[in-house]
Amino acid sequence: MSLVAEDVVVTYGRRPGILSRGRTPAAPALDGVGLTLGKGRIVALVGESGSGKSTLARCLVGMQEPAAGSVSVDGTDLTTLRGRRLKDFRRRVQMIYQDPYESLIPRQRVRDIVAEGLAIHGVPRAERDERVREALTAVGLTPVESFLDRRPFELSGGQRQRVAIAGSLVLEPAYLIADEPVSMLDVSVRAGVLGLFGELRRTRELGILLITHDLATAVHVADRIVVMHRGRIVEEGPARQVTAEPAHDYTRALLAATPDLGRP
Ligand SMILES: Nc1ncnc2c1ncn2[C@@H]1O[C@H](COP(=O)(O)OP(=O)(O)OP(=O)(O)O)[C@@H](O)[C@H]1O
Repeated sequence: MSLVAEDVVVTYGRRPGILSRGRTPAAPALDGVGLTLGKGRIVALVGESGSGKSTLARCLVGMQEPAAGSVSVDGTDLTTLRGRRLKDFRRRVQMIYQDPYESLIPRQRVRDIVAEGLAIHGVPRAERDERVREALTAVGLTPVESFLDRRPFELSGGQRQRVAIAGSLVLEPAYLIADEPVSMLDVSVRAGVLGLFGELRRTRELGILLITHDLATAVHVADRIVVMHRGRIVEEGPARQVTAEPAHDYTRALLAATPDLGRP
């Protein structure tokens, strides 16, 4: 079971038309990027703002079609998925966003937020409550009773992100694509949410892509680190190796900018 991007190219603002005439084409946001996500593994995708991380995330969940290259799940190109198979792919590959406040509907109660995907995917009403409770337990929002009827504004940032994660988990995904999931959170709760990703990888064999601009976050939980710079992968390897013996200048610069890791 794997989710694989191969030689992916994405270029923005290059559509033919009056506006683009005579302009120098923009550099590709992704320029031949390959990445493999397997079961029970956490891959951290690291790079500065604008390096192409979110664009790759959108390609991996099928929200954006590459101009060249491919993304495939278990050997099947995403662009060929239709009907039930496409719906099943959407269930199996879930995206977690940076700002849990924005991704949650403010007036909804936690029980409805977490159950929403179940309704979309046709899970019978009678099963939903039990699955919501299981998911909330899995993300550590216990006792579940005390969270079910709260609304997002009645939760802390860390709790909101856990609710968003529960809303994905309830669908029993195989992969989570988490785009800067802790960067909006208080430093004091980041480790808890990262620890949750580690636990989900162990207990549910989830394959997780953890997108972050911060190497310290990456090394905390990732098995592998992939470093992106200007739309290309400049370095990748086991997390400890990349942080202990960085091979690329850009990785060294990132390390130097990470106080906890940058010391010789
Ligand atoms: N919808 C869009 N239209 C035009 N250009 C875009 C669009 N989305 C991204 N870009 C450009 O593509 C490049 C890669 O952006 P992307 O958001 O993927 O990087 P990122 O590493 O995720 O950055 P950040 O951490 O700031 O989100 C940047 O140069 C960005 O300006």
